[in-house]
Amino acid sequence: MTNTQNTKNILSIAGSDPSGGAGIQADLKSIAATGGYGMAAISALTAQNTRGVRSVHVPPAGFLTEQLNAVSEDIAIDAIKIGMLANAEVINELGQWLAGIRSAGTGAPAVVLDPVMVATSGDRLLDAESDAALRRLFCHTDVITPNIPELAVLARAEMATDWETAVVQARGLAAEYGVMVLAKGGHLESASCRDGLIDSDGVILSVASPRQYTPNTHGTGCSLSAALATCYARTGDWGSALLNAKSWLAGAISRADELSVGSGHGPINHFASLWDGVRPAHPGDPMAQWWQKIAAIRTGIDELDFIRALKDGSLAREHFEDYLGQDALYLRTYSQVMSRASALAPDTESQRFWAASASSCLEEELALHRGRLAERVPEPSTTTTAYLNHLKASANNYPVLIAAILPCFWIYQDTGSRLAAANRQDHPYADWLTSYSSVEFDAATAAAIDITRTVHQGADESTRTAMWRAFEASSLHELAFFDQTAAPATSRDSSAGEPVAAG
Ligand SMILES: Nc1ncnc2c1ncn2[C@@H]1O[C@H](COP(=O)(O)OP(=O)(O)OP(=O)(O)O)[C@@H](O)[C@H]1O
Ligand SMILES: Cc1ncc(COP(=O)(O)O)c(N)n1
Repeated sequence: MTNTQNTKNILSIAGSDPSGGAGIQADLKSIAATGGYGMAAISALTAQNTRGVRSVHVPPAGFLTEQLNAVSEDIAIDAIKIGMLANAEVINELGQWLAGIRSAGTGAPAVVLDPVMVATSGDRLLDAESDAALRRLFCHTDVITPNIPELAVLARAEMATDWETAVVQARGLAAEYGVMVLAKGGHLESASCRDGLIDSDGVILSVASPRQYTPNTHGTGCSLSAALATCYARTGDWGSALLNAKSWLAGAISRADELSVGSGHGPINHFASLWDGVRPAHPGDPMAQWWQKIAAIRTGIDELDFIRALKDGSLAREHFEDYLGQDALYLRTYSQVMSRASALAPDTESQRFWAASASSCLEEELALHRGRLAERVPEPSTTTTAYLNHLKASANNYPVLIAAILPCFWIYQDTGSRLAAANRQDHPYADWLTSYSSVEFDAATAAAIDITRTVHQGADESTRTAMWRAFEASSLHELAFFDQTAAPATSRDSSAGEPVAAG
């Protein structure tokens, strides 16, 4: 059966975690969060919570096949994610079903296998005698996603303590079984968490995100593999799928502590970015109200030809460079007004935040622009000048100044998260899209909102009104700024962007 629609149907074959953080529950959330329609066939039931697994019940293996047949005889499956399998009988039953469905050739679903052996809590989820059966399943899969301990078991080696060793083990495994291996660095002791897609020739693509220091990482492996299957079904490219899945996962882990689920290893925040758009952080939160009041401006930005063309990669290179030139000019003054905010800030924390933001704005952003623009910085347009004049006019009043500064953070972060979701390995502006969707930028935006909220709370009514006006005016300037570059669709210049996070 073939799916002729644009929406993709993703089947999770995994165990149930009633606390909702791992297993099919995590898979369904991850599939939905990354844009797929989720289905689930349950291989085992666990009684577990964030503190550990109490017991496991495995229904008769034949009943898994009944579930799988019921789904596949009615619904076109675009990709499959496999998680906990409990024992060899279940694995063998699944192997037979997979062999049948994969023999269909064209239109056969892609398969991502997360070889779940031991839970974060240390409890076994696959019995010790099932090793050989699990290995026999590899020939029915496209990608396997072992963590560092699982990789060592499968590679029959000592546990890797560095990334290079993990790559060697993954490469050996890929050669032995003719599959791609997604090696995951979550269990290494490095400051960043690197994951790499590896085949028998070596690393196809690797991507890193900053390590989050949180106990709430229950189900990260389940979530990543389900997101990878979904993103592959949507893009048809494993490299793009990894970039998109990892970018989404990094955001979900960075926002895990906003949930309050259990006292052990809590879940990640699968829908954090969706919830930002649909509900205020606190009912009556003035920042959420401001955000709501500029909804039409935000929609206007999303619908601009420039944004659409930037998103799908059809933006002409000269128009992209026009935009970068104006942006470089803008950022130079934007950095100055943030330094001014630092000078006016009433407390050390805010002073530090604005100074650090001014500095990284100058260093990182201008370096990116100058590298691409090769020092060709143009004259400011009237649109850019108008925006900068508005910022400078606010520079004597701290509350009004930070309200004027905020939209550049917030709108860029929000727009950037959607642009990043459309990113793919061969996107001509891939590195640009990636740079505006980082965990660090998300955190800086959240901090800028928090500072502005606190100042707003302590302000009198007329200052609050002036703050809102400054925020709204900057939001309109943002719209005009994005709209100033003409953006008719052209042929794609795929040499324009460097690959993201390769190697
Ligand atoms: N503390 C962290 N901060 C950021 N990313 C992390 C962190 N821990 C894990 N990751 C990421 O989460 C994904 C899962 O990695 P990990 O190596 O932990 O797999 P796992 O052990 O199978 O996961 P699980 O915790 O579900 O068992 C990878 O993309 C990894 O880079
Ligand atoms: C049903 C089920 N599947 C997978 C895991 C692994 O997830 P984690 O390693 O995060 O505990 C789990 N705990 N439960």
